[in-house]
Parts: sequence; structure tokens; C-alpha cells
Amino acid sequence: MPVKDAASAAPLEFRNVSKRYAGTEAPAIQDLSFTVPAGEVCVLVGPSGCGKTTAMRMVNRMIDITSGDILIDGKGVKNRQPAELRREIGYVIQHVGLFPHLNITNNIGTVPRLLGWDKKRIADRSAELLELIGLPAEMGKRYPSQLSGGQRQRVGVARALAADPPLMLMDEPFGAIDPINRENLQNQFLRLQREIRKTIVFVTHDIDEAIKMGDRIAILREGGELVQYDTPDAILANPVNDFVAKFVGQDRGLKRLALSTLEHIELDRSATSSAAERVTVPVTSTLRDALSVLITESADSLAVTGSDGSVIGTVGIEQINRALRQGASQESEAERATTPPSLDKASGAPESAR
Ligand SMILES: Nc1ncnc2c1ncn2[C@@H]1O[C@H](COP(=O)(O)OP(=O)(O)OP(=O)(O)O)[C@@H](O)[C@H]1O
Repeated sequence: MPVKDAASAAPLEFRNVSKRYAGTEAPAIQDLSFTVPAGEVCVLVGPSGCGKTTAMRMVNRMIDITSGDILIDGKGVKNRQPAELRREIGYVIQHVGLFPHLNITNNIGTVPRLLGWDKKRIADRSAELLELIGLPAEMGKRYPSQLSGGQRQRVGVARALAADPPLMLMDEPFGAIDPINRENLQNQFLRLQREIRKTIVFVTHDIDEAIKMGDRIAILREGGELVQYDTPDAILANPVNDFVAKFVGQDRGLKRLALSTLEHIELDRSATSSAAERVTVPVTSTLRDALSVLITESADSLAVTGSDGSVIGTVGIEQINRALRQGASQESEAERATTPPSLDKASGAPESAR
């Protein structure tokens, strides 16, 4: 798809950023520093009022920075013209804010029009993006009121992508969608991101959404203090303090198990021939689902089947435990080297792992 060729992404850096709103004593954001590598999704998460939206909106200067700076591709935003800056940054919000009097094609073309693209180029780009977000071309002629909430949200994403920005900001983009459609939209978005590989800052108050969507998660607490910044697996394996441990939940072990599938672990290949009588699970199952079957069936091990249905090995508690231990040590190495994590969202792990 041509969008892939055009796609570009920029690294983002918060450098000692603070924000104090006029007339307030305590800062909303305090000396915030972290880096998002190009093409990764960074999720800002934390309790209400911890400064997630403030941090995000300083990136496109919807909110002024009090001190420090935010660098996009190494260039500070503080000295940029806000209007010009915003054309280079895609922005998706909870209530998508499509223009009701414009059809979908023209809604998607909002930024390209501001950039002076000609009509044909705008129409071509809109058609390309409708295809990318999985909506039929004829929907381009409809108006926002003629779409479902989930479809409108997808159009919001397409509109944010229209001018191929190197960075996207997404503020609780799926927050207003019911749980089932929300999950669909999250999965579609992860698929899309595997293709477009944008740098994305994503705000949510939902830790499960953060774990699912983020390559990295920044956990903030009241006063805009960054408590932990790491991959979902590393945060679940090693929360830095009680605040993070409580925030990720007592079931963090199970959440970790849901991050990877049997494809990611070393199966026991020695007992394959005698595995026929055992309960089977497909290799695309998450470790969490495999554990659940082990418990439900009171089994010591399960036979794991490959894509053609044949048994490729067995799995029991021992293999799952070993994978978790290895995962945690790989994560701490990744942390030191700031290389992408082993359980990277864009690694192509099947949807069942999400
Ligand atoms: N315009 C403003 N003037 C003064 N204080 C503000 C302003 N906007 C936000 N704040 C304060 O800054 C802090 C951070 O607010 P922010 O909206 O960034 O938090 P949040 O983490 O996004 O919260 P939520 O999850 O509830 O949306 C809060 O204490 C809030 O009351």
C-alpha cells in the first residue's frame, strides 16, 4: 500500500518539562524527561489529575510549556509557530470532532486543504486512508451523522494521518466507545500501526489499555511526577514501588502472561509422540489462556498444536515459568540498551496475544 512508503516517524523527547498553571501553587507537570523512539507507541497513564492531558497538549503547544522543552526529531517545539506545528502532528480525541457539514472525504482532507494540496491529491489521499482504516470507498460521500460511533472514530484516525505526520497524539481515543467495539478498534489500530509505524503518544486512564497499546508506558502520579517508564512486560515484572504495583493491579502476573503466546516460548518437544491423549491448545494461545486450561483440566501439561493442527510440543507450568523468568531478564537488558523489547507490540504477535 502506498501509505507505507510515504510513512515517516520522528523520535520525541520530553526534556525537563514543567508546567505550572497560572494561579496554582503546585505544578501540574514536574521536570518530566523521557524519550520515545521513532515509530513506537508511548502510553501516558495514571490517576485522574496526574497531568496526562497537560503533558500531551504541550507537545503541540495547545498548552504552553513553563520550563524545559519538547523535541520532535531533535527540534524544540517552544520556538515553533503553534499553527504550523499542529499541521505536522496528528491529533485524535475522544469525541472525534468531525465537521458535521463536511462529508467524510472532506473531513479527512482537512489538514491537506490547509497545506494547499489540490483537489485530486486530497481525494486520492482520502480514498487511500478509507481503505487503510477498512471503510468502503462509498462512505467517503456520507456525512458524520450517517456513521456509527466506531466508524467516526476510525475516520478521526484517518483525518489525523492525512498529511502523513511524523507524530500522532491520541487523547483517550476509544474512551467513548462501548467495551466490545473498543476492543475491535484497539485491535484494528494496532494492525494499522504495524503498517504505518508512527511515533504515537496515547493517553488513557485504563492500565489494561495501556498494556495492550503501548510499546512503552509512562506511569504518572499526582503533581505530574513520572514514576516509571518502561515496556509493559518490564513494568508488570518489576514495578518500581507500591504505587505502581497497586496501579497495575494484583493480577499483574496474569496480565504478563496475556502479553505473549505459546509461539514465544520454548515448548517441551520430547513428549510430542505421547501427547495425543492430552488436551490440546493452539500455539497462538496466550500463556494466560494456556494456564487457564491447565487449571480447568487439572492437567500437568497440554499438547500444543501448530497451524496445520499437528502436535508440535507440550507445555506445562515449568515452561511457562521459564519463559517469564527469561522475559524479565531480557527486559532489563533491553532497558539498559534501550533496544525494542522482546514482547514488542509491533513484533507481529498474533491478535490473540493482545
Ligand atoms: N487550565 C487549568 N488551570 C489550572 N489548573 C489546571 C488547568 N488544567 C488542568 N489543571 C490542573 O492540572 C492538573 C493536571 O490536569 P490534567 O487534565 O492534565 O490531568 P489528567 O491526568 O489528564 O486528568 P484526567 O484523567 O482526569 O483527564 C490537575 O490538577 C488539574 O486540575
